Amino acid sequence: MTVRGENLIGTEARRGREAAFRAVAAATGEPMEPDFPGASLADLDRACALAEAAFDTYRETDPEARAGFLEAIAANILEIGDDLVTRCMAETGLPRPRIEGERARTVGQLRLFASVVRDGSYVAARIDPALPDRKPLPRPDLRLRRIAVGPVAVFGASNFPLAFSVAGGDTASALAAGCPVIVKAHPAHPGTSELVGRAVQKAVSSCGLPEGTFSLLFDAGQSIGQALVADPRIAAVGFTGSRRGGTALMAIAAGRPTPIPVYAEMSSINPVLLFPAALDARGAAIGKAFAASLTLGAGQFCTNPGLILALPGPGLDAFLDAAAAALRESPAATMLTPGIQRAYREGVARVAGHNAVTLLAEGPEGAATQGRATLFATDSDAFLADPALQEEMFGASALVVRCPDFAAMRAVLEHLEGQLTASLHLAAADHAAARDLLPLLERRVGRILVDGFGTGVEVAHAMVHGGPYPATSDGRTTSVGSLAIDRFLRPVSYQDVPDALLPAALRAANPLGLPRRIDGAPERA
Ligand SMILES: NC(=O)C1=CN([C@@H]2O[C@H](COP(=O)(O)OP(=O)(O)OC[C@H]3O[C@@H](n4cnc5c(N)ncnc54)[C@H](O)[C@@H]3O)[C@@H](O)[C@H]2O)C=CC1
Ligand SMILES: O=C(O)CCC(=O)C(=O)O
Repeated sequence: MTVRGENLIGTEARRGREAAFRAVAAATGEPMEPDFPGASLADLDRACALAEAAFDTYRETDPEARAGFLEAIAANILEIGDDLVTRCMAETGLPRPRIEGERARTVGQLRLFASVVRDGSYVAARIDPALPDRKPLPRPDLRLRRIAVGPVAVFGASNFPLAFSVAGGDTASALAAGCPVIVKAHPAHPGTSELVGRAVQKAVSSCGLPEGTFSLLFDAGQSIGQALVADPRIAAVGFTGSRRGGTALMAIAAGRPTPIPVYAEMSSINPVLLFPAALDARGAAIGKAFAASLTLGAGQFCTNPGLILALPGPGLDAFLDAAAAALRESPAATMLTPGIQRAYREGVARVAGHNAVTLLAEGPEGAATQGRATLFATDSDAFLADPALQEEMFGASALVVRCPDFAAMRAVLEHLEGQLTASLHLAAADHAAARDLLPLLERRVGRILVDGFGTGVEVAHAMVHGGPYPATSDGRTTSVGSLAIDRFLRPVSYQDVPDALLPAALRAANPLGLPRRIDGAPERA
């Protein structure tokens, strides 16, 4: 399938008229064909008008039609075949197995949301029948369902060009909820974005859905993204990227005459707590596993283990020796964009120049487009004294903080900003110390995991890929897993509305066969 450099607006594919940009081949830094002229404000207006026009029809599609649409997108993505994989590899520098795995995750995610739509629990239909004889006052008939919030703007991530991009988790969950989606393509992988966008556009047509169900816009700068968030027809925003980008969009959304929610997943350093008995039993093995997680995808994961907390001792020494040895042999890896490579290099230089930080290990020097692994160490007093030491270094770099005792480890955790994950490495003798820290960890992070690392998020019903600010803009939700649909729904209650006027979800005969609660208890079939 050919990449043409076209915006996809409803059923149309047309080249923009604003400043053009090109993808940059991650490995060589060379510009790639074709150019992508940016969308104009008129293009944006058209996409928003179509989305608004599609909304009422699309949100009332029956569950089977909407689930079939999500499955059609998945099938169309697979049908692109190797053209998608090779374009994506060239644009991102990520290796084939990673891209193929991510494609499988993307397709799996779309199918998961198809099953969520078919299941219908997400509608949260509940009925409290009228009690006309209740004393002293009768109770009205009350029925509740959740409806889609409206057209959603999605900003895909540079580091997950498929699973967190055009047809990634934000898009899949918004479409599943019944929201039309307008994607502002990430400029780091425009060709990948266009190919996947065409797969969605084709599914919209083949499923007979309103054309405004999906649009995809390109922009060389930031004005289209900003205008999209400001547009009164947009009801919510999904974003994965930098803290600066996410907070800029939050400010626009909050400053609108009608503010809207922004679900932004931003920065996280993902503390890893190494407990003494676990270190004594298997310090070297944990060190090796840590190095593998740190260097995955050139360290360009928001779940990357960037902060290690441990008490000094022979177990920690064994961990550090094994981690340092593995990192010294870990080849430098191509980073996603020249900007991300530069930011990583600068972040590493900043930490390396800190007078309370020592360099424990670094990987071999690489090419100008690559990042090398680094491991630094400091102590808890120095970490607590300088908030800059908890800034995300987006790449394969981590900081070990030596804590003299558990009180110091607690102080470091109390000082931390919100995080996506915390990992605990434990043996049975560590359980008491871990139990003491769990309530604090629950307040700081979205996911607590034991004897593992946070990279490689499972797409599942019980997954939380979220966390308190600045890990995300709203710690009440997740951007991965079936619960992600909640971000794009809101409840509406119907009081004494005649059956003939009720939405199908709430009619007496339950024509959609939805799971419902009657007076708080599950409805009997
Ligand atoms: N924690 C995480 O999940 C991730 C963090 N990052 C961090 O972000 C840095 C840059 O990476 P990018 O992926 O390019 O993230 P970014 O935040 O710069 O860009 C993400 C998307 O938002 C748009 N955008 C950014 N700022 C904007 C603004 N002020 N107004 C309108 N639109 C705006 C961009 O055009 C792009 O489409 C990395 O070096 C890394 O530090 C990047 C990816 C994931
Ligand atoms: O670790 C993963 O699988 C997902 C990571 C992620 O969400 C991100 O890096 O943006």
